[in-house]
Amino acid sequence: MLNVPLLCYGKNCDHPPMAESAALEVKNLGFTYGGNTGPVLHDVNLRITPGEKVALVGPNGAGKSTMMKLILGLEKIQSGNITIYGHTANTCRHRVAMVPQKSSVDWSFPVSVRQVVTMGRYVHLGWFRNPGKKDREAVDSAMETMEISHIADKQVGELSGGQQQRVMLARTLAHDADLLLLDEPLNHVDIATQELMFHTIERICKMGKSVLVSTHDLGILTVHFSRVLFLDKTIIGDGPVKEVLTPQNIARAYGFEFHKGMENE
Ligand SMILES: Nc1ncnc2c1ncn2[C@@H]1O[C@H](COP(=O)(O)OP(=O)(O)OP(=O)(O)O)[C@@H](O)[C@H]1O
Repeated sequence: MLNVPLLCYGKNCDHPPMAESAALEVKNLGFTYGGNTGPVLHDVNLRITPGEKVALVGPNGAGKSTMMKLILGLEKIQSGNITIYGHTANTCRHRVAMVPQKSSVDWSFPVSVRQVVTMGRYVHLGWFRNPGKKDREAVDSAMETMEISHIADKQVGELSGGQQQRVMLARTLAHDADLLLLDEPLNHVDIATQELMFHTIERICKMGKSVLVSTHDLGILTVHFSRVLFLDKTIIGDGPVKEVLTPQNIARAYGFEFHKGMENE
């Protein structure tokens, strides 16, 4: 049975999840940027079930962010297809929220923490309706979860890197999406923020939601993930950490020999 509550997405709520469907299914996905010399992604196939927490690893330029942008509709699908809870992605993207790479956000934009977190509610509201009581409660609850209520009125540009990441995760919590895409959320964040993020991810997966986390930190994988997707333009490994991070896969993707000490991690 599908363990995902039917959320109200305003006018978008006419696509409830299909029974027994994957949270995310990517089939034969390919993508090339205009003017680029070759495909950034080719023949990408993967399936994530409701409640799964999956790590996405791969070297710089492997296509991790591009794949997330395609899932979210920030880039147009050129070949293959993506379904979300059994529906073609463009009819069901209201179920997906993303924490983008920190470097891709304009932190100088004059906006407060509360305003950013409230943006997570716009999928339920549309852009022209003011947030109501339920929305304000969702925003307060998301800020409480990420322990940022005390800085709600601060401008986001004044925050530390870890606080900024907490704000972005709070925004996705306020959205109450069913599939969360986190693009390198752990970069430049303190240990306390990392722990809070993992604790929160764990909690939302137990609620039946699914989370895909891209990371370069291979050390955290054995501790926090039972499944890893290894992407290098196409999926070169999918499964438990030990089966995927093999010396062969690492040499193939990163172009260096496997360090002896890593075998026991
Ligand atoms: N807007 C764009 N226009 C043209 N090429 C792009 C664009 N965005 C990314 N690329 C290229 O596409 C390839 C994949 O980039 P992408 O950011 O998806 O990789 P990534 O795996 O997320 O890398 P990283 O780990 O460094 O963030 C790279 O060669 C990159 O230079």
